[in-house]
Formats: sequence, structure tokens, C-alpha cells
Amino acid sequence: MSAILTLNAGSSSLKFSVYQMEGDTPLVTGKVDSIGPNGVLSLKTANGAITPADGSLVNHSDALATVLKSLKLTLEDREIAVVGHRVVHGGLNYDKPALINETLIEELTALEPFAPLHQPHNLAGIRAAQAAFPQAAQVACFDTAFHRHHPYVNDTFALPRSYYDKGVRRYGFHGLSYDYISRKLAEVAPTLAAGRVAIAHLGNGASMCAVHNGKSVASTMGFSALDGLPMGTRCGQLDAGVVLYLMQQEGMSADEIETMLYTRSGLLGLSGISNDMRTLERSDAPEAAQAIDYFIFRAQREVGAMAAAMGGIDALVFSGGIGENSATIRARICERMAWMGIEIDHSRNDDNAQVISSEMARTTVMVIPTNEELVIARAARAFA
Ligand SMILES: Nc1ncnc2c1ncn2[C@@H]1O[C@H](COP(=O)(O)OP(=O)(O)O)[C@@H](O)[C@H]1O
Ligand SMILES: CC(=O)OP(=O)(O)O
Ligand SMILES: [Mg+2]
Repeated sequence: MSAILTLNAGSSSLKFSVYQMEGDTPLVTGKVDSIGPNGVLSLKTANGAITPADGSLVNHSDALATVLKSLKLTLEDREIAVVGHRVVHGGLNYDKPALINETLIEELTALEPFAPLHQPHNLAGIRAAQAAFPQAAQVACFDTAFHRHHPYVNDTFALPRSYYDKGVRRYGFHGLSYDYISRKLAEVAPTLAAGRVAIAHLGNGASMCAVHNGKSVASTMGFSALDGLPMGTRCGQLDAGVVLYLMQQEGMSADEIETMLYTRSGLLGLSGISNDMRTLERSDAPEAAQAIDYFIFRAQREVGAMAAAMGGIDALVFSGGIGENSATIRARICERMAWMGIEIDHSRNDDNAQVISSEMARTTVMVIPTNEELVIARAARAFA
């Protein structure tokens, strides 16, 4: 029997699933969490958890090899007809998924410098899947696609016009997640979905999106997946003058600055302890508390910015590893936002309920676990 495999390499995780050619219930789901020395691989079928194959999880390429080995054992006689890949950067040309060929791989490789924590791993996943399942069609599903039709004012930087024409634009990322959440919202709360919704995807990578009547009109992430909110190891919004200072006064090279902004900043940089919100929430160190304070403050600012981009807000939706799991972070972000009609019901929030706002609140606040895999599987199926 034929099946669809999805691969989703995030900055700290590798998520995957196997779907049948019809239906939205996966046969297999799994993920490698916290890729690195403490990486953990979990794998589930409809009948429950299964033991994955042994293998290293210390970096993305080892994690990928271990996942493919485990999947081969799990799949038995199922033939993978199509592999759907999350590809973080699709550049200017893609507002929908595309069949992968050598020309597309070249085009996507040229975008690696703009998403160094993702794009190389996404491309490695494509190569590995081509080798492991040579008969399968390979399909790229882009994080940028959902945002490709932003209004000009949310798509441009105030640089000389020629840079806009060259593609120096505010692309926005996490689009597969926003696509899933918008569709889910249309099922569970169609009136809200037709209105003005700010979605906060808060994981190791974090961004927000303003979705008006199902369409992305603004995002906190820009040209690269570095802009906007502070993240596990990324700085988020930064005055370009700081980059000039680092080059001119501190004598840092472009590579050194890249490493610092992508891998040594954000929650890790501020706390000096960890990129993982769970560790910071457990810590008594004042630096951990300050890193969380900064994360909360920037998240509050950006909810305001997303609302401004839509002329108001009807709903705020939390998602991603932090947004789905940390009641404390959600409550703290919502704390000073009564002026926007945002008010939390603490017992619903503590229960991770779908609606966590109080009855009287003007703005509905929700938690919707994301499912990028399902968006990828549905798209890939069309190419089988
Ligand atoms: N219970 C929790 N409380 C706070 N943060 C959590 C919790 N569970 C997961 N996280 C955070 O979610 C992050 C992973 O989010 P996820 O969206 O899966 O990652 P990625 O951005 O790699 O796709 C972890 O780094 C951790 O900080
Ligand atoms: C775009 C991005 O930051 O993705 P992730 O959150 O999966 O790292
Ligand atoms: Mg992710």
C-alpha cells in the first residue's frame, strides 16, 4: 500500500509523519526534540508508542539518518509514493507547494544564507529522502508561501527601491503553521476566522502573524527568520546600527556576526543558561527571569503591532512548543492587554483549554496545537 511521508526540520526539532493516500489520520507520527546531546526521538503509531532504532541525535544530519532508519523498520511493506518537505525559505517565486527537481534544489540552495538554521537541513532532508525512497515524488512546502501576498507596506523595507525588486523583502515564515491554524479556526470558530486574528507561533523559533479573513497581512519575521520576537537562540528585531557597530568597532566578520545572532542570542544569550523555556522557567537565576521578561515584553508589543496591521483584533491564538504548553507564559503575555479586550480565564488557561479567555472578554484567546505535518501531507498528496 502507498503512503505519504512528511519531514519538517525546525531549528531544534525534526518532526515527521506517515499518512495514507486518503484521510487526515496519520499512520505514524514522531519527532526528535532538542536536537543535540540531549536529543530525544519519539515515535507513535495508531496502536501506541514504538521503540525507535538506535542512533545518534546530536545534530540534524544524525537525527535525520536515525529517523529514516526507524521509519524503514516501522513501514514494513508500505511504499512511500510521495515525500512532502517543509522548506523554510521559498524566496520570491513560490506561493504554493512545488514538485522538486534539480533546478528547484539549486534555487533553494541559493536561499541558504537567509535561513541558515533551517534551509540546509531542509535540503539535506530532500537529498536523504531521494536516496531512501528513489521512486517517490518529492514535494517542497514553503514556510514563506502563506505570506506571499502581503500588502506592499508590510512587504517592503525603506531601502532604495532596487533592493525590493531584487527580493530584499519581508517574507515571513512559519507559514505552514499559520495555514493550519487558520483552517482549524475556520472549522471551530468560523466567525472569528472571518475576522482579525493574531496568531503567536512560539517555539524555539517564534513569530506572530496577522491573519485577516484567512489571509496573512503581516508577520513579525522579515527577510530572514531572525527578525521579530526573541527566540531560543536568535535575537529577534535588532537595530541595523548594531550590526554596523559589530563590524566597524568590534571588528567582527560577517560569519562571526551570523553565528552570534542566530545561535548565541535570544533566550540563550540573555540568560547565559539555556535556549529552552522549560529550563528558564525552572531556574532561580535572575538572568533567566530577565530573559523571560524580555520575551514577554516583546510578545506583548508584537500583539499590538499585529492588531494595528488589521485595524483591531477579534482573536489571539497561541501555538508552537511554548504557546501550546506554557500556561504561565500565555498568562503573562496577556497580563497587560486588557486595553485590547484580552482577559484570561486562569483555570481554562491552566487546563490548556481551546478557549482560554474569560466569558466577558471582548477578544477571544485560544490555544490551537499546530500541525504542519498535516498541511504538508495534504499538499504532497496532490502530487502523488
Ligand atoms: N511545557 C513547556 N513549557 C515551556 N516551554 C516549552 C514546553 N514544552 C516545549 N517548550 C518549548 O518549546 C520549544 C520547542 O518548540 P517547537 O515549536 O517544537 O520547536 P521548533 O521551533 O524547533 O519547531 C522548546 O525549545 C521549549 O523551549
Ligand atoms: C522559521 C522557524 O523559525 O522555524 P522553527 O520554529 O521550526 O525553528
Ligand atoms: Mg517548528
